[in-house]
Amino acid sequence: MQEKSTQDLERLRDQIDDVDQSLISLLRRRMDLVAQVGAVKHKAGVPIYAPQREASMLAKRRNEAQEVGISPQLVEDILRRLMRESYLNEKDVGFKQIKTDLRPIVIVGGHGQLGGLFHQMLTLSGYEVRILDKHDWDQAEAICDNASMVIVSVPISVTESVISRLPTLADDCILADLTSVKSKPVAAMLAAHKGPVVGLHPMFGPDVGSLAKQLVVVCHGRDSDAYQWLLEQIKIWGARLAEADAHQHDEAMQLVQAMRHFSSFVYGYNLYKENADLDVLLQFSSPIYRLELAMVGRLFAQDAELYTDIIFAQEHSHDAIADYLKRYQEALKILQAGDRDQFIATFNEVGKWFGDFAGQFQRESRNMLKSANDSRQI
Ligand SMILES: NC(=O)c1ccc[n+]([C@@H]2O[C@H](COP(=O)([O-])OP(=O)(O)OC[C@H]3O[C@@H](n4cnc5c(N)ncnc54)[C@H](O)[C@@H]3O)[C@@H](O)[C@H]2O)c1
Ligand SMILES: O=C(O)C(=O)C[C@]1(C(=O)O)C=C[C@@H](O)C=C1
Repeated sequence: MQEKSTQDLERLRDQIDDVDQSLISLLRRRMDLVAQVGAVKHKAGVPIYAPQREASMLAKRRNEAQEVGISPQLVEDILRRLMRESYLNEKDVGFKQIKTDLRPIVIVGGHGQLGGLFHQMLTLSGYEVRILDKHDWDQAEAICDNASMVIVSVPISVTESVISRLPTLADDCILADLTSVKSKPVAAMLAAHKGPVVGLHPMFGPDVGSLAKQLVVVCHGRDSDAYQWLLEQIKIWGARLAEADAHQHDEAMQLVQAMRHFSSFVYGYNLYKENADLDVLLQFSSPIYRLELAMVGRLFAQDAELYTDIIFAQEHSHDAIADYLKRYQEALKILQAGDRDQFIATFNEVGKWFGDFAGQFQRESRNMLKSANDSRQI
């Protein structure tokens, strides 16, 4: 490069550095304001996640961006990322305690991943939490003594036996669980305890950082008035609640979880059997393939027992998976027959069935793919 061009470039880069530094100062200012919002919300018991405020703020900022020739999507992306940071920071000041006159809460399996997260959230909300983990059964009576709520968060395979092993709880004690399947645990809780019972399925892992926008499925067991405060508390943490009948939940989970994880498992198993060179695959991968590898690879970074239990716990999951295999074979047959027209006809039929969702999913995935590409190092 000519010397003049080098100097011009350096001068411009210095100015960009100045702008970026100003952005950092502005971000610091924004975060300080958000921390103050967090403190006000904590006092007032307002949920961390404010969807209406977000929608109106985003709409205004998008318009303002357009007026000065900046892509509205760019501004929306930046603001959404900043708001994600806000949820994390607002969490640190704690949460309003919805029920102030509560006796201690016991988390069975509280040293585990999800039990640990609920321990943290309940403690941040001012509750007294005790843990009953696998080596504490000789003190179970004392730990559960006077408890106002017992939350079971143990591996799926031992959940029912753990519930049946619990000491007799006070009639007004709430018995809840966080298990990924719901029919059997809810039935076991109803059989083991006379008082209020609720099944919860947090649809997220322990690494979410914040519960803002996360989903918790609620399966009512008995005496829902008694645990209404708990649902309110979860909403204060920012999560959304979806009510479902336990059987309906388990049926939906066959497709949402059991089959999803099983497919990822087979995908990874196949890569292993083919002895695929992951470095090479990554080198040649488009963002969508990288994302797919990330989704599959992340399964194998997690607990084998949890995912095995999720797949095995669904009584009818093998039927759903067998149906899937049948469809795979049907599609393979079309491919083996070289029947291009039939393949296209099936493709269009499925596309028509997806309807407007296809477009919606395309838009959503576009952003994910762009960020997958942004985080590429090479
Ligand atoms: N981890 C997730 O992503 C996730 C998401 C949604 C729901 N869940 C559900 O949460 C529950 C716990 O999962 P996790 O991932 O936290 O598991 P985990 O293995 O991290 O924790 C389980 C805890 O239970 C304890 N435990 C085991 N046997 C026990 C016994 N007999 N008595 C008392 N404690 C016992 C373990 O010592 C451990 O502390 C499961 O039912 C799972 O389906 C997990
Ligand atoms: O305005 C609020 O209520 C905030 O908590 C701040 C903020 C933000 O970062 O702008 C964060 C989270 C909310 O969902 C909406 C907005």
